[in-house]
Amino acid sequence: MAINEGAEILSEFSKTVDTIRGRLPAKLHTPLIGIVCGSGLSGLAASIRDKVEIPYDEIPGFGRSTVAGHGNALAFGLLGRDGIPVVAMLGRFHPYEGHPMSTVVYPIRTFALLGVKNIIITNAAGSLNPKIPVGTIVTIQDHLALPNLTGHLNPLLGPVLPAPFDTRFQPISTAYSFSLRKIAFRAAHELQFPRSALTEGIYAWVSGPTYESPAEGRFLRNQGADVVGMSTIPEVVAAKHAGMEVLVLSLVTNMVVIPDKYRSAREEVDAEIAGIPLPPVIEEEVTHSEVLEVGLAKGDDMRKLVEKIIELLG
Ligand SMILES: O=P(O)(O)O[C@H]1O[C@H](CO)[C@@H](O)[C@H]1O
Ligand code: HPA
Repeated sequence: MAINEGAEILSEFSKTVDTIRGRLPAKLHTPLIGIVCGSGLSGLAASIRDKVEIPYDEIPGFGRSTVAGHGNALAFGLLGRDGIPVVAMLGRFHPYEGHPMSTVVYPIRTFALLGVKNIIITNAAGSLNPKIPVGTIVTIQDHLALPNLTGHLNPLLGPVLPAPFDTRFQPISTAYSFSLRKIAFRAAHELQFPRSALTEGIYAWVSGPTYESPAEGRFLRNQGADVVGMSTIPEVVAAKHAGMEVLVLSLVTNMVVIPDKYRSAREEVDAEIAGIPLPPVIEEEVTHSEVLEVGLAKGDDMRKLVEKIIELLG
């Protein structure tokens, strides 16, 4: 590995930043807040004013999202009463699409170099906790990242990047900003959301693109996770490494752990032989369309929450 590889990577980013700023009026050159829209949640950017959208394929270094419910542009503009400059990713890159980790986190590093200080990362997630139903928004307080621990998908693998990026051995014990998490709950209170609409919990990151088997869901639940998804954590790690304050909001779109979900083939055959009538069993499978439908139905709550958080931050 060349000794100056990190510096070379940084010079690629300066092309990206120059291209972006070349497309924006001066008042949008330095967004203070970054937003990442999860599956079905690109409506979060709906109330951005004086909006300028830049397609990903016109930005050097950016990939292209191939997932339904993800747009392919950055939206810059002003949000909230005080007109705070923001930038939103209308869709994200997931490792399961085949993107290298450097591409997955490229927009996050670009945000940092543009001046973003606070980032609000959203996603759609499955619930592992029977007490957290579909439609709940979860403020993430910590994570369980099996792909990071096994060493294959940590976004910090590779050369050390020069400043403003942090060291190689990045602590992430404080990655989920406590003050931003408090602001999220204050915002929900001001919006008069019912108490159950926003809760807190732990996100388990899996690589996907398969959804979890029931046993995998129970495994993650037994390890203390509340929701599960296939994104977000690489972005959190890269954002923390770039010095940003991070808030993650997960929208629960489906239940993964459903108690008593297992059918026993042996018991059913025994019952049939004994002539005991059995109740009909409906076997359920989660689909991405269902995930997107919940995003559509509840996306407006998420949008209001994000806007109120930004207002309180300003
Ligand atoms: O995390 P986001 O991008 O919101 O999307 C979630 O929805 C998809 C599965 O339906 C997966 O990509 C999962 O991570
Ligand atoms: N598992 C993983 N990712 C997801 C899910 C799920 O059940 N729902 C939405 N994203």
